[in-house]
Amino acid sequence: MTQLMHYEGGAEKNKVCVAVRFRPLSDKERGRGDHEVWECSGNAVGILEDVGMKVKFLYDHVFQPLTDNRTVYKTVASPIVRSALDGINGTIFAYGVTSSGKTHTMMGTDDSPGIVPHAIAEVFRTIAATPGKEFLLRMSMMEIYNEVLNDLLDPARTNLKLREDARRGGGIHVDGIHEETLVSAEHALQVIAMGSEHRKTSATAFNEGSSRSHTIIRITIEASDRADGMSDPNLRLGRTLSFLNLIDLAGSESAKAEINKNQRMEGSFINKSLLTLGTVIHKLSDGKAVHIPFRDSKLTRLLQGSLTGNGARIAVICTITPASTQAEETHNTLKFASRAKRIEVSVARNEIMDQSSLIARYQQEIQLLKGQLDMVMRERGGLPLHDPLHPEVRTLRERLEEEHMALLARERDKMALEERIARLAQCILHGAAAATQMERRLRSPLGEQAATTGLLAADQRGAGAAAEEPQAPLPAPPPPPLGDVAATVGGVRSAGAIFPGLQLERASAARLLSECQQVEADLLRRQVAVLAAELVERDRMLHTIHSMKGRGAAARDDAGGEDDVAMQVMLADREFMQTQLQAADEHSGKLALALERMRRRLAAATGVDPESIDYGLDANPEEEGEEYAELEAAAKPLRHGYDHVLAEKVLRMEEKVLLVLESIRRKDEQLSNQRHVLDTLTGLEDQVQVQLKELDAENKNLRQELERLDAQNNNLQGYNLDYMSNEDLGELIGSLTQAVERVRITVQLRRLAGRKPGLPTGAPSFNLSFDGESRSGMTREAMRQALEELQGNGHSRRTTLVSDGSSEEGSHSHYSGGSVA
Ligand SMILES: Nc1ncnc2c1ncn2[C@@H]1O[C@H](COP(=O)(O)OP(=O)(O)OP(=O)(O)O)[C@@H](O)[C@H]1O
Repeated sequence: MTQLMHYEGGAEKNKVCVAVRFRPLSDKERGRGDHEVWECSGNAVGILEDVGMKVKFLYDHVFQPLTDNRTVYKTVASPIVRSALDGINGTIFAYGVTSSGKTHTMMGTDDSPGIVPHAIAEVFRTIAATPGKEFLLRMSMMEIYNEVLNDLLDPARTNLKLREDARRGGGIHVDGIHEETLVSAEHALQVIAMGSEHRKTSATAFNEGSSRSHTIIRITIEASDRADGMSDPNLRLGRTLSFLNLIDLAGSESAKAEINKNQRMEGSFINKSLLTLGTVIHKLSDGKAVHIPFRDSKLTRLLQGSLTGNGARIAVICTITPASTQAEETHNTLKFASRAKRIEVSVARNEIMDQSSLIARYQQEIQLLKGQLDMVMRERGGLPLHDPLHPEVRTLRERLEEEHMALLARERDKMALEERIARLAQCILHGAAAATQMERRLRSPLGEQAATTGLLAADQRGAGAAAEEPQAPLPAPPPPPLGDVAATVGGVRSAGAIFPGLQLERASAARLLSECQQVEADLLRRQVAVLAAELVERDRMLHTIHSMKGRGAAARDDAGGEDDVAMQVMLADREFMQTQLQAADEHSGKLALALERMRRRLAAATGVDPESIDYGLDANPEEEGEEYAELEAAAKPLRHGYDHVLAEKVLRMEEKVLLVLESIRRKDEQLSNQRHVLDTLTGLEDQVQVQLKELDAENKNLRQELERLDAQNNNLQGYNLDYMSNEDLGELIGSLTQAVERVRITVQLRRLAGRKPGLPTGAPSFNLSFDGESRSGMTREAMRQALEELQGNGHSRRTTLVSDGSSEEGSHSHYSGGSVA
């Protein structure tokens, strides 16, 4: 086998560094009555008298229970880590019974990191502080459990074999183990945390989370002086390769302490490694042994390179519990530590003289690739690719520029197309918005007015035409102002001018114009349809108003309010329709312009005088007869058809507006008639009031007359008619008859006055005057009969006429006495 690697440097002998670390007595130990049996004094450890083992051990370092991990690292581990970075193999392991603090020492906690985290931090710190060197770090993590070696970074890799490899510094390497190339301290800690998850642990009699395996973290360090700017791969550089082994051993207690059979077996295997380690260390410490049984256990085999051969620096930290019950185990540990302390190992830098290191291989590969690259460049024109003068670069750059220009041109085309699409889309959206606004404009005023004036409600209440046409309540969105509608119409009108013909090809312009006009025509058709529907609606409303007018004077006031609203609606509609008409006029003008433009184009295309092209607009259908009908039929599908349709619709609208105005005028007339009747009635009422006043005055006179008559009646009391002369009697009867007649009239007038408000009520006054027979024109006999008649109704006193002056109608006169002779 060709020896590719050589080691140089002084092979100075160095003893194993042995430290003893006591941990504090745990609460559990105190609880079961344990007490401390060991005492420390400087670097010496002795047992207290009461246990009966008066021994004393001396070590390199003895750490008291309260010593922290950082101090332990600085004192014991740091020198070995620094040596490893300098190319000297290093091994640090913790040895001790279970629960004595091995894992605490090696790994530590978050608050108190152990040797492993401190070592990693120092490695990366040192690398950062050594700019003149290049480092390559790789890490592997394994466990030896029941004498089986498993990869902790890749649990699938189990029962790995150990092989001797002289090219490697330690000579022994684990076949097939995964090595993680480290890039940072954090990365290294993450890798360790991952590996720790795969460790074998189980409860022992002393420690619930006891490690049942030996855990080995191996960091392979390759270091090289920087080769920047150096092209000669054979130039000798300072290169080193070293291993740093950080080992957390399983508990070293004897098998009898195990809690079950399986664990006894475990213990025996674990102890096999430990026992072999003890034997190896014992033989090494002896210095005379010919055969060292490294091969007897996996652990010793793995550490063989570190313990012998080309040398290593070794530190053993023996962790110890001071508990009295563990005194025997502690004693064993201390004895082991003492033996280890006697071992001397050679210490040398593993300098690599050949190209076997990874760094060298990488550097060589880089140089090779650079050379290939340069060769390729030379073949292509002798200039390196990054040279701007390189012809290929120049050609490529020119092509790139050409493509860039083409791309820009395509971009411009694309933008033009997008603009065109956007305009079309705008046109369509604008049209849709216009249609929506129109519809809203036409719907909402009706709905709102109906809600405001109660017109719909009145229709539903009333009989007749309105009831025959039920009105569904319309949704009432806020009505847009008329200005909005006008703006919409304006927008629709301007849609025809959005494609200037100069910018586009003729054919394309004509097509676009046609598309645009088509869109515009559709919109106008929709508008016209909506307007027609609106007019129908207005008609129906007017009809409703008419029917309401006939409902009589009682509803006159309410109807007057509705009429006002309807009038306002109609005026607003008229204004709106006039706007529409104006818009249609403007559009007609635009169409005429378009027609003229077409005529000129046609003339230009056919080479004739434009004036000679006659559209026959003034043609008389009657004169042209069948030809006109044919032309009309042929032209119909060609034209968009919305202009004349619109004109017709507008004319019809105008007619309807006139009709509405006429109906308003008629309604005004009817209203003035009604006002005239009302005025007449008001005059009649005044006359009645005057008459009533007159009657009142007459009433007053009558009352006075009655009083006078009463007095006369009183005078007549006691008179004997038989002794009166005929002449006097006749005169008396005449007077009485006249008085009765007047009373009758008065009573009738009073009845009449009772029906008329404002007339005084109460007893009528009789104002009878006795004008005698000559005034009444009655004969004596007629007077007698009249008197008898008056004396009727059971009042039959003959000669004496008595009036009690009662105010009650019909009972104010009573006649007593004998009959009239
Ligand atoms: N120096 C110390 N200071 C404080 N606590 C310690 C110290 N050493 C160990 N301990 C505590 O003692 C307990 C056992 O320690 P640890 O697990 O490190 O023991 P071990 O030797 O690794 O045991 P095993 O080998 O069985 O896993 C832990 O709770 C640990 O925190």
